[in-house]
Amino acid sequence: MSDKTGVITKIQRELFYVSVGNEVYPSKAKGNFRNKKITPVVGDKVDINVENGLGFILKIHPRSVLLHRPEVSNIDKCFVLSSIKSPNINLMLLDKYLLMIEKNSIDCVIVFNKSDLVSEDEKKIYADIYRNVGYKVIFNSNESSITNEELLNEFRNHINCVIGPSGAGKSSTLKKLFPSEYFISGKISDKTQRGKQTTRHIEIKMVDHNTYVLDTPGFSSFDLSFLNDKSEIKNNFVEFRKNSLRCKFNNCEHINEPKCEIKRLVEIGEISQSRYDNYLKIVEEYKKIRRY
Ligand SMILES: Nc1nc2c(ncn2[C@@H]2O[C@H](COP(=O)(O)OP(=O)(O)OP(=O)(O)O)[C@@H](O)[C@H]2O)c(=O)[nH]1
Ligand SMILES: [Zn+2]
Repeated sequence: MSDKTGVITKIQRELFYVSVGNEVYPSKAKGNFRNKKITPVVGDKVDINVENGLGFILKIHPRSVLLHRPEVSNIDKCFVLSSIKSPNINLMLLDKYLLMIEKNSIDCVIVFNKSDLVSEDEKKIYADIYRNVGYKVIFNSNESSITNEELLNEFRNHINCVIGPSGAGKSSTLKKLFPSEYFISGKISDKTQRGKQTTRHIEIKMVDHNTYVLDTPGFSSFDLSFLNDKSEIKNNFVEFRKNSLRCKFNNCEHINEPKCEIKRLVEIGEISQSRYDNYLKIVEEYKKIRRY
């Protein structure tokens, strides 16, 4: 029997896989977490007590970040990966992802994948929207045989999470950037390893001791329950936050107020119409969930 500290790298079939150095301990959550309504998530740093190869989680260390969808903690960089075609880009979903990422103050890179399917003109339309806000935008294609070094370098020395809609190419991109031999895989110390695993699950993979990557199942919509207050919406649209000091009212919502700098910038094309329209829709959606 011994106590160890490690990181939850995978959750599957009610077992939490805790990596301690190069060892992985399948672990169970003690009842006290359930009573406190705290559920351990992938990314959590935990203390475990190991008995005959099976761990019991005793304590979850304080989290620096807790994402809502996917539910993961302590990551420090997020790649939002979306295709422009096949499936068609969903800017509303992209803006919601960015809102969630900004709220958590995580580094962010936007990846437009399947760049082989779109023209240069079309690429520019989407790149401009987000580069003007200040986001880093990288195009990628897995059809090309060349490794995307620019993208690869963005992953180094971070705990990374790749999110994006279903079918955008998250798994294909990671497989190409990090062929399996580059992953140092922990040895599973579960002597009763159950058969082939087919369930979809969230898993952090180690590329090297400073670089981790988390590939998550895609989803095509998500709710706004991660927000605590309506003002978090305007404060986490980066270009609104930056310019709102020039609005006439210091609590301007940028909707109906006169002399609103944000509306002026939309009119003259300095803030993208689609970002502004999505802001309005997100505010409406948030008001609806708060009414119930
Ligand atoms: N043309 C083209 N097709 C791609 C590219 N990347 C991935 N695909 C294809 O897109 C499809 C979806 O790719 P996945 O990697 O499974 O997508 P995913 O985002 O992981 O999807 P989920 O697991 O549903 O979240 C597959 O058929 C890939 O072969 C690309 O750069 N160009
Ligand atoms: Zn305003």
